[in-house]
Amino acid sequence: MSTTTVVSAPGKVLIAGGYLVLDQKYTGLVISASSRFYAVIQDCQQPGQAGQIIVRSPQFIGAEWTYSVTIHDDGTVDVSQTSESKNKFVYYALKYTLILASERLLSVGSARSLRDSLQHGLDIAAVGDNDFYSQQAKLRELSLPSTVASLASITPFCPQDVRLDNVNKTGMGSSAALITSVVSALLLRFKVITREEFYRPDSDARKLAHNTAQFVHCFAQGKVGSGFDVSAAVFGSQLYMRFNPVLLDGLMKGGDTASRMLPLSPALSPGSHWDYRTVPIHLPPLVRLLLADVSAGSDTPSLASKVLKWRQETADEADALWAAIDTSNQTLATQLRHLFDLHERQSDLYVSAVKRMSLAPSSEVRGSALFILAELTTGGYLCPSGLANTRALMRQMGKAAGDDVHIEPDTQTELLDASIAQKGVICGGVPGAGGYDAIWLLVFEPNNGTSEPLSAVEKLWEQFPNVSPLLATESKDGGAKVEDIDKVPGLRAVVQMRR
Ligand SMILES: Nc1ncnc2c1ncn2[C@@H]1O[C@H](COP(=O)(O)OP(=O)(O)O)[C@@H](O)[C@H]1O
Ligand SMILES: C[C@@](O)(CCOP(=O)(O)OP(=O)(O)O)CC(=O)O
Repeated sequence: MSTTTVVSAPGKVLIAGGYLVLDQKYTGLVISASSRFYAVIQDCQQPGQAGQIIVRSPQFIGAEWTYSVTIHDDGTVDVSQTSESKNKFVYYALKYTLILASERLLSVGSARSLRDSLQHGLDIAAVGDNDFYSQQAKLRELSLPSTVASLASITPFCPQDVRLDNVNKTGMGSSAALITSVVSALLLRFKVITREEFYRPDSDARKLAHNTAQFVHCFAQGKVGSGFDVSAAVFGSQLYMRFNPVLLDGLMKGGDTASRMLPLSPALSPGSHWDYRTVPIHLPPLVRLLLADVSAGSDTPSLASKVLKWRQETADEADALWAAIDTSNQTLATQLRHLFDLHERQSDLYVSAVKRMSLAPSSEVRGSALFILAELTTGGYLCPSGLANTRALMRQMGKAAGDDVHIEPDTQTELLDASIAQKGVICGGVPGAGGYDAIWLLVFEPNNGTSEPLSAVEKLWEQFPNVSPLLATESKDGGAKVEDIDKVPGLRAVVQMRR
């Protein structure tokens, strides 16, 4: 029986540093979510499939794409899409990982191994945890209340009765997690990297997967973004400083024609030209990340180009505002670290303080309890009021950038203020670029999933139409990882599903 290669990669929430993270001077604070994307690679079951790759997303209607791979004697590789239906993200992930693999394997004298890996053809299933797509319609269909418990009870990798193009995404970064899982699984399958190397967070193998996924993601999107989503999918929660976008110029410029494309290996191999920085970070113990899917039904237009235009036109004003936002963002990161350290040093004290705080009315949380906790740490206290400050500054930036730049729209302000006023809620905001699609909160969770703050927030959100929690918490397992298909509930079943 042939082996199955499975790699998962987490979704993300940028809780601080939206827009600023596009500039190498600033960092973004990104939390990886427990919700993951899975790439499952097996040999094709039918005979006569040599050189064929089929990619399927069984959660969706009509989501199947086929490719034909030709490996020439000189090691060059052609990948052509043979299905009528196209998926750029999948196509470029396959194509550029195959080209890179061929270059790498050729250079170490094992050119045959790529052909060998494709001798039966490959079947790749790409599936995302339910959180990547809004489950509000599903919950209504099952007459279930909008709670974390309901979400935990529905079928994993729940089939969606729509085509992929029409699905309601939740903003967790499906394309970055998809590309990261597919690229990493292929590199492992083709033996360009080993499981042991990939396991290590700082290995060249993991960095190669990261660099390749960054390039593929940029190429598929047709632009070089900050890359925080791919970095979080590969390395887990972190403070992220972007790479210099110039380093991808050569590869981006060539367009999708093999003859104009530079060799990939020198550009994508780890080295000092990849000047991104990642500093791992974790939410403190007993602090839960809680996300809302705000399915307002409107597409959030891209705000980034407007914000960047404003920044260019009003350099001094913008610089001052960005510096203030950054100070506030760094303070949040420092506070999280202090609380983490406090737990390490004085865990009994920490646990009892969190218990008290999770029951305290929020004004008290803001006014005293957190203060006491933070007094015990060295860096003073700023978490909730600091975040309120960040929110105000981000709103100010939106207003300055234009009447239609709704980074924290009024409806979201109302939802956030009401949420943060609940017992035990520490702070919150609109993730990433802002807009109408989601909010994040940090709440105390003294008893692992059964805490009062969570149910209070769930009750509150019931009063807001189209607002429901997501299941995700922070990823306990860091970034991308190799999985056993039978240890992930529902994974084998969804992979075997044909629709
Ligand atoms: N399950 C899936 N299977 C295959 N491709 C997917 C899947 N989910 C998402 N994608 C790809 O990712 C694209 C969505 O990317 P994007 O609009 O950047 O959203 P996001 O913010 O979730 O990353 C889709 O158009 C599709 O090409
Ligand atoms: C503006 C940004 O800094 C943040 C965008 O964050 P989102 O979380 O909204 O990202 P998408 O998944 O691409 O929609 C752009 C960037 O960093 O690339």
